[in-house]
Amino acid sequence: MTKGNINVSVENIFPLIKKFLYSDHEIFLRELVSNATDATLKLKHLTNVGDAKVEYGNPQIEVKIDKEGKKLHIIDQGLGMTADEVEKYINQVAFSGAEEFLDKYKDSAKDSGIIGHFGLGFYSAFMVAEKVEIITKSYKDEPAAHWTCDGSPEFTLETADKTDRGTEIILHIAEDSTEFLEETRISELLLKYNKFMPIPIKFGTKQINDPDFTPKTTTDKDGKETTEPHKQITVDNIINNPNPAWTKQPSELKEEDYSGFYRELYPMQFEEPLFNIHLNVDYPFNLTGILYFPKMGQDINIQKDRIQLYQNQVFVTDNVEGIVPEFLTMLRGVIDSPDIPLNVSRSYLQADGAVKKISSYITRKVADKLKSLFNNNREDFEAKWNDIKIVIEYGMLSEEKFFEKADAFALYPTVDGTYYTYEELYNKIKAKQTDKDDKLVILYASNKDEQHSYIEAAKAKGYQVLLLDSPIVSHLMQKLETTKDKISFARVDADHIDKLIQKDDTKISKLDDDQTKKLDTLLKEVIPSEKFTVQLEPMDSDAAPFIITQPEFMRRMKEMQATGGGGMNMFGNMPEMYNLVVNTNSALVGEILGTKTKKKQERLINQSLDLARLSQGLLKGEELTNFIKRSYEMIK
Ligand SMILES: Nc1ncnc2c1ncn2[C@@H]1O[C@H](COP(=O)(O)OP(=O)(O)OP(=O)(O)O)[C@@H](O)[C@H]1O
Repeated sequence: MTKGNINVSVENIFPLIKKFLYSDHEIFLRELVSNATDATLKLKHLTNVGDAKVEYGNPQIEVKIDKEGKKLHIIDQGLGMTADEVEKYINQVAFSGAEEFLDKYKDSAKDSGIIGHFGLGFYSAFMVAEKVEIITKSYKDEPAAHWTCDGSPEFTLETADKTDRGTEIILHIAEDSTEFLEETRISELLLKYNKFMPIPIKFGTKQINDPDFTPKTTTDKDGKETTEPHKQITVDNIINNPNPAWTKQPSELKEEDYSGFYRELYPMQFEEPLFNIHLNVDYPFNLTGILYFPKMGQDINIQKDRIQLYQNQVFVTDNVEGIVPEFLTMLRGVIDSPDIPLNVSRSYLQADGAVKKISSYITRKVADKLKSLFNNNREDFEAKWNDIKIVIEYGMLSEEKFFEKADAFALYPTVDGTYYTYEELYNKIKAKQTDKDDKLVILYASNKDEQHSYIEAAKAKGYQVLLLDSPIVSHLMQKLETTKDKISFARVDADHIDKLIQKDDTKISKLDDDQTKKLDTLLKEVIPSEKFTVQLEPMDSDAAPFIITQPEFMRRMKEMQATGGGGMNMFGNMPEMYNLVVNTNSALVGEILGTKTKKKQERLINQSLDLARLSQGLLKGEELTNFIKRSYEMIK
């Protein structure tokens, strides 16, 4: 037996590391199962190239709890280690690695939350164990070795009588870590970190119906049929899928494989994804993965099931911020890359060249996929538009490259359900909706019901009205106005229709100057100036007599501020401002002027104002009650 001191400069770094890694104790299992996987894959490689003259077979990794003995075993059938290798890899490599890690991350690691992403390897076993044993037999013709260490730098190394190839790690679980002797806890961890690792992992056994057994059905003398119970057999409980969909070639997979994998990733998610994007690149970096577009609707805050990041099929994190462009963090799925540095802080990650390339590759792939979906099945793409538009609009706002590409597939639906690309829209409305200053005015509504009368007024002029209702669309309009030439967006209720798209032909008012003045004074007496700015306009005689509008600029700034727009805080606190447009050519306005008694005039004005408010959805509560009462009085 050999006794010795592990060569570390710090007298006892175990308690230290325990303290630093407090919140991430659970990663020890991922690390040990990863080592077992590596050892198995290394053996596979050696047998493949003919360097190991042994049978590779169908190796498994087993995780076993010995509750009574307070031990946790991780057993593999990999390449194993000779005593010399234990000396070298465990005493020197593993420990110096741990020491280096500590040195580097002592101060920053705890705050930046990166520890979970960075393995400490074998050493992490001491976060939960007071004593660790390794019993290992190399594939080489040498005796097995038994290494023991109790968490101090001292260890013992002796020969063991293990005859089958591979390594068994035995953790003597510490008093404060007995949670790791619970089956449910271990099972939870295996599913979290090792669900897609490439070597089958056995954790206990389970009962299943024997596939070779066909239950017999017998009929008794009364003709009653009875079927014997299915025969049960005990099989290994394999907790992982060693060949997840993303590791396969897209050509090997069918649509149902993709949706099956989605289910595997998110067992609690019952809604089907809208479509998927298979990522597969090996130059200039390695990256595989499958991204799914979930049904998004209007909700930009759903973040339960997130994209999972793997490194060679080992789960690392579901916080992919910095690796995936922000607008795509709303998607689901997996990304697997050995090239993403995990042992660095997030801010560093964003500046890293490889990561930047990965991020722009993903953006490009997503844009290409969207374009091909649009080209191949436009009808289907239109049907899904409402559920994906937030991601696309967000992408257009945040990634310049995506903005350029999105021109080919971003859609602008009308209130009647026709979907245009920008170019199609432009060609469709150019002739009619260009104003006297040669500016193209794109009209839109944000709510078909609330803005119904305004939409109708615009349609009556032969204009197209878009339905733009996503929460960030105001930002997008702002961006489009600055990138496209001579265009502006205006919501249908931002002014009366002749003002929204001003043409050269000036309308003649039916009222002369005197009458106009009289009307103005009269209206200002009755209409509260703090709520409405009165605006007299000669319009079509059959257009509404009173119309309430809300100027585009102010409203849009407020909306942008509400959905997060830097530097526009001043608009958020502004009171709502409305204009009251009075159509001087309408018959009703003529009647108001011609009415003899002041009282009746006021009644007509108030009633008309309330009707205008009603059509903007502004008449509520007591005012609405009074309006209804008054209206009944009138028709009595
Ligand atoms: N189950 C095992 N079978 C064979 N060798 C092992 C096993 N576990 C660990 N080793 C050896 O010990 C070495 C050190 O392991 P450790 O986990 O500390 O570091 P690592 O796996 O090299 O790197 P990482 O920090 O990424 O885990 C490994 O490189 C390997 O050679």
